[in-house]
Amino acid sequence: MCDSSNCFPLQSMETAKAETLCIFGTGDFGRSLGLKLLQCGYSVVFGSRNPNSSNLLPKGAETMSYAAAARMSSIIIIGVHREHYGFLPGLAEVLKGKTLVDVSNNLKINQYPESNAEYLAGLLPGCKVVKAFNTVSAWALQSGTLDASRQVFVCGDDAKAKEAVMDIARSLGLMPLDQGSLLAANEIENYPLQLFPMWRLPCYICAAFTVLIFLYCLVFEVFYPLTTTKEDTSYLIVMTIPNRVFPIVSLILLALVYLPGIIAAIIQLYRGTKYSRFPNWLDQWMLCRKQLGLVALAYAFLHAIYTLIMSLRYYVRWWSNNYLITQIKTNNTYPFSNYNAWLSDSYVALGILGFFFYVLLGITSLPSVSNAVNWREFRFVQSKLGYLTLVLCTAHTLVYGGDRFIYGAFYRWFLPPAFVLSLIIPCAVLVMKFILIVPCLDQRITRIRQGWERKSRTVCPGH
Ligand SMILES: Cc1cc2nc3c(=O)[nH]c(=O)nc-3n(C[C@H](O)[C@H](O)[C@H](O)COP(=O)(O)OP(=O)(O)OC[C@H]3O[C@@H](n4cnc5c(N)ncnc54)[C@H](O)[C@@H]3O)c2cc1C
Ligand SMILES: NC(=O)C1=CN([C@@H]2O[C@H](COP(=O)(O)OP(=O)(O)OC[C@H]3O[C@@H](n4cnc5c(N)ncnc54)[C@H](OP(=O)(O)O)[C@@H]3O)[C@@H](O)[C@H]2O)C=CC1
Ligand code: HEM
Ligand SMILES: [Fe+3]
Repeated sequence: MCDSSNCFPLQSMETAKAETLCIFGTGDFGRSLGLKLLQCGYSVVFGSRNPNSSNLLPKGAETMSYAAAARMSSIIIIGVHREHYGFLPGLAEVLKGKTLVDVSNNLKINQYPESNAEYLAGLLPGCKVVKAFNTVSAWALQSGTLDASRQVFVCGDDAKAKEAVMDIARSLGLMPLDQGSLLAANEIENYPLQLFPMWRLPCYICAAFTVLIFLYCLVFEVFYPLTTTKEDTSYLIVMTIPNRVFPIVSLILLALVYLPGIIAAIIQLYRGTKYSRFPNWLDQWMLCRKQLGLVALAYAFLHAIYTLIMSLRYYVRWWSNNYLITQIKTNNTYPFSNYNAWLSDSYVALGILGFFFYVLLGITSLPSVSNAVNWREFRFVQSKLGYLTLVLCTAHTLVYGGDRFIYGAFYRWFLPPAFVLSLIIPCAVLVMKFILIVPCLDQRITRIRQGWERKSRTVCPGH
């Protein structure tokens, strides 16, 4: 039973009571919305093909023919599928001048040449059509689990009609977002049909790098010893190789979050203006940086967990005990090396610091946090601290790898150790960023971003 606790009747109960809303269609959505409206203080009248047979309707709602119901309210919510709009033009007279709320969805993206709302406006030109509520599911309305779909995208050509519908959404405890004119209806109708649209590209990129790096490590850590010394190191597949793949992919993705910003700055410098669109691929890349960053953070978390439980592993314990016993047996001890102590503590410390800022980036991308800061603060964290995270994690890997990538002994079949792969893009991004923050270039970019434009080289004749 849904509770009416998350109703926010903006008007006092009396005036809301005075407001009668009409719902066409006594199906799932019509009934759920009707129930919610009643709980939030509206009076509801249903239009139905069979007014007497609809027994599932919420108590307190009246049911009558479509025409009679339409006369009862100035706002009519069309809880009918687009395919069944055919009867509506027959009600043109009684619907004239009224606000029709189109809540319909389609089964697939761009199913029709025009949006359902525009189709409805075409059927009834004398009415004011507003698109709304299509992103809210009947079940969520009934069960009160509105968290996921609290946002209601609204659009329409008549501002007053749109505002009235947004008020209804607010009093239902929903969050109306004005998307502009009825032209936006198509996008609003496509929205519920997409599955994590912004996460697809980042997940594909992450999956591709994960497979590539995994195969690389498999060749380097398992196939190479197996074919050269017949040694079976397949047990490394379970922990050691994942603890190479996760950090390496995380570092590469982190660099790919900041690379588009560099490319964008170079394009703006080259064009001498910010008033020209970035290429589409760069726009797409810039738009999914948040998701790319969060996927990278997830991998960094896995790396931190794998690393923290390293000492529990049989293989690690066997190795350290065996190393000790060998020293005793051969009666030679390896003197404490200050250099190694410095090296290993530094790279772990850099990893921990890098991870700290990484998590901070993740926290600021939570809507509740990002809504609490202004855009300068947000950009400071995301851009400045973001680069600090990249510097720390790159340094962590560089210090961990040390000078191993210089010596051939660490190469196998001419392949460098896997950590070298993770350093290519981050180092390139940091070097380019370092060049771009050189004062003469940085000032130029800042001026371009503030609207300065380099006069075009070709001057039109007569100017
Ligand atoms: C864990 C994690 C979470 C993240 N969460 C988010 C998130 O919630 N939201 C998000 O957006 N990103 C997020 N990111 C991605 C990244 O932190 C941000 O996109 C960050 O702003 C990128 O900074 P930048 O310096 O590369 O580029 P930006 O500061 O975005 O600038 C990119 C380019 O755009 C142009 N530009 C910038 N500002 C202007 C301007 N005012 N006028 C004209 N041109 C301009 C310039 O050419 C600039 O180089 C996240 C990353 C990680 C790792
Ligand atoms: N279900 C959901 O979660 C959501 C649905 N929507 C949209 O709401 C609208 C209604 O969806 P839903 O309630 O699930 O659909 P239902 O099929 O459950 O109900 C549709 C209603 O339309 C009326 N209707 C009028 N003419 C016809 C006709 N020729 N054939 C069939 N029904 C007709 C019927 O009411 P009667 O018999 O009383 O005339 C019927 O109950 C759709 O446009 C849908 O896209 C939007 C968001 C979520
Ligand atoms: C809690 C934080 C962290 C700790 C304690 C930590 C610790 C370690 C350790 C011990 C290793 C060596 C692993 C091995 O010998 O197999 C390592 C490797 C590595 N770490 Fe971290 N790290 C942390 C965070 C990070 C972060 C945030 C990144 C960047 C995304 C990162 C990237 C790497 C990379 C690329 C390697 C090399 C992997 C390889 O080639 O074996 N680490 N880290
Ligand atoms: Fe000119």
